[in-house]
Amino acid sequence: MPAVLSEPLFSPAAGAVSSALAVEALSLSFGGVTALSEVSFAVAPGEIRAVIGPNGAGKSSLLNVVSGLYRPDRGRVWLGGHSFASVPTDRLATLGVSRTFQNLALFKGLSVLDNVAAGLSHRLRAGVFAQVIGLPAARRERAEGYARAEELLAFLHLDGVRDRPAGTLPYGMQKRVELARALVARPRLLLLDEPMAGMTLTEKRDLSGHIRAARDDLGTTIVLIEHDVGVVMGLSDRIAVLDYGRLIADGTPDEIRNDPVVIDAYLGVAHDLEAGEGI
Ligand SMILES: Nc1ncnc2c1ncn2[C@@H]1O[C@H](COP(=O)(O)OP(=O)(O)OP(=O)(O)O)[C@@H](O)[C@H]1O
Repeated sequence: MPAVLSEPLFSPAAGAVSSALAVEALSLSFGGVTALSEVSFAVAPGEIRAVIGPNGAGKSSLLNVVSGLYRPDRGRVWLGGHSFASVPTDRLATLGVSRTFQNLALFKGLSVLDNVAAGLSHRLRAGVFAQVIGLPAARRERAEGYARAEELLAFLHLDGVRDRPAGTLPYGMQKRVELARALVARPRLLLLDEPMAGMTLTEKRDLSGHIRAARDDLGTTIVLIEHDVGVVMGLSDRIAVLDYGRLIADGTPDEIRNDPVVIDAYLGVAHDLEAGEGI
């Protein structure tokens, strides 16, 4: 079981304790390949933070370390004031963290409502047996869960399709159902792995609006990996840029857009980006 330190044994990255998320000197390699090298940055509560970088830069590795799927070789992850050498995946929900994956992971044959309610399954206090035989406490818990799922459906304008099998919806809407499922437990921190991949421009605009609403109306801090720089520039408060596993920049969209190191490593010539604020 990884140690949870309530008081730091060393000087943490600036603001780590009060951050929604901070990573401190994270390093990770696979054999001879360096995926992350001394990566440190902090995400303030209520921020929308993008992590960008070329293919193989270490974005997924970072998300996997933060959500406990990978254990870093060195460094620490700070979540809600607790610091971890290795994040305990089984406690993510308790720590107020939720994540989505790049590939759709819905129960395609189940209704949209059931899919969203499934985002609360870890919270059921009554055991599976009590759920199955329908004891009163289990029934009440289930009803509360479904009421919350309905609220989320209304919030994300999915109430019109609540009874449809999730697999029959257009792709963009399925991604919105995933967002609803990730939000139903009201996480403090939501990690999104390439949420817009494979979407049309209209679908990207829609999902950007819903992500922004989650931050504005539910107060969720959001960290997303995204390849579409236009989406990132329009949606994020701050952007962290990785290249070959190193953090090469961390700033506002304007700062990133004009950073010569970022332009060199990732963005290409500066004027390519000038239209990149649309979404
Ligand atoms: N499980 C793994 N086993 C071996 N090497 C890995 C593993 N995961 C990542 N890597 C390597 O670590 C480096 C960083 O990969 P990572 O997937 O984190 O980058 P990325 O920025 O997410 O790339 P992409 O944009 O293509 O998804 C790459 O060289 C990759 O090949």
